[in-house]
Amino acid sequence: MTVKLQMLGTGSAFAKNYFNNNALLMGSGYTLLIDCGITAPLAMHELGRSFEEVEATLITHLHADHVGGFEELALTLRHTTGRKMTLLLPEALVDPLWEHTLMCGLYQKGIITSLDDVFHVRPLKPDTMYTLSPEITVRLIRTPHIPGKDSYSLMLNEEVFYSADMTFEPELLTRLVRSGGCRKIYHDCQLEGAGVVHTTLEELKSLTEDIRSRISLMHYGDEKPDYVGKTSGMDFLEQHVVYYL
Ligand SMILES: Nc1ccn([C@@H]2O[C@@H]3COP(=O)(O)O[C@H]3[C@H]2O)c(=O)n1
Ligand SMILES: [Zn+2]
Ligand SMILES: [Zn+2]
Repeated sequence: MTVKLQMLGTGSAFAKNYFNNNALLMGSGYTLLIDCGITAPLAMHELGRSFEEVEATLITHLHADHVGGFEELALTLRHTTGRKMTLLLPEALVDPLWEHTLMCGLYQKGIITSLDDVFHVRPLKPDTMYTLSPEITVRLIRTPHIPGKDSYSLMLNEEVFYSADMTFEPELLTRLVRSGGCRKIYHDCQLEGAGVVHTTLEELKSLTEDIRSRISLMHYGDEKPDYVGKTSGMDFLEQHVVYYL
């Protein structure tokens, strides 16, 4: 079976017409949820999907549009089947996820006192390939987003680059394509204004055609319809559509 990608959402953090930029990666008998933002529970509901169908979740970084749905995910599973979700995350984010993001909402004295009480935690090292299922491998690549904030893009099956939120890294993208065997790039994209913490459309348009032709844009704002046909050949990833990886 070919691996498929379905975006729960393709929106930027504050988009209102699109759900948060989270994805389902589906192989035979294995579904991975990539990031679980504030809107992920509602997006799953609208797709008629349940977190019960997800084997594992993977976190790129600790912003609410990427991790804000984990409290609901954990408590929903706890109060239904009692199953602990497998949580794959960069090792550097394990303590901050609990201490800065989830402890406040999940803590129950003597019952839930650590991440391990609600998840099967599997810390991942960057630059290391992990086999998640017979059809899916993942490798974390640390990429810049906000100073002092760890953020990790993904190399899927060693041929598809899935960006976390990141600032422009033309050398990385060029290297991945020309010598890293990368045939597809899913990239976050800020359509308007200065990039600062994201890569802008103008920056991506400055890449050479051999790189641009592999790029699909995601994590965009509500102004996206105004930019269709104005992206120098890069297409927009659409939420809820199923793509072959
Ligand atoms: N220094 C910062 C930090 C954050 N932000 C905005 O907050 C959002 C958090 O989620 P995101 O998807 O990383 O996008 C960030 C910026 O919109 C920003 O614009 N500048
Ligand atoms: Zn984001
Ligand atoms: Zn972010």
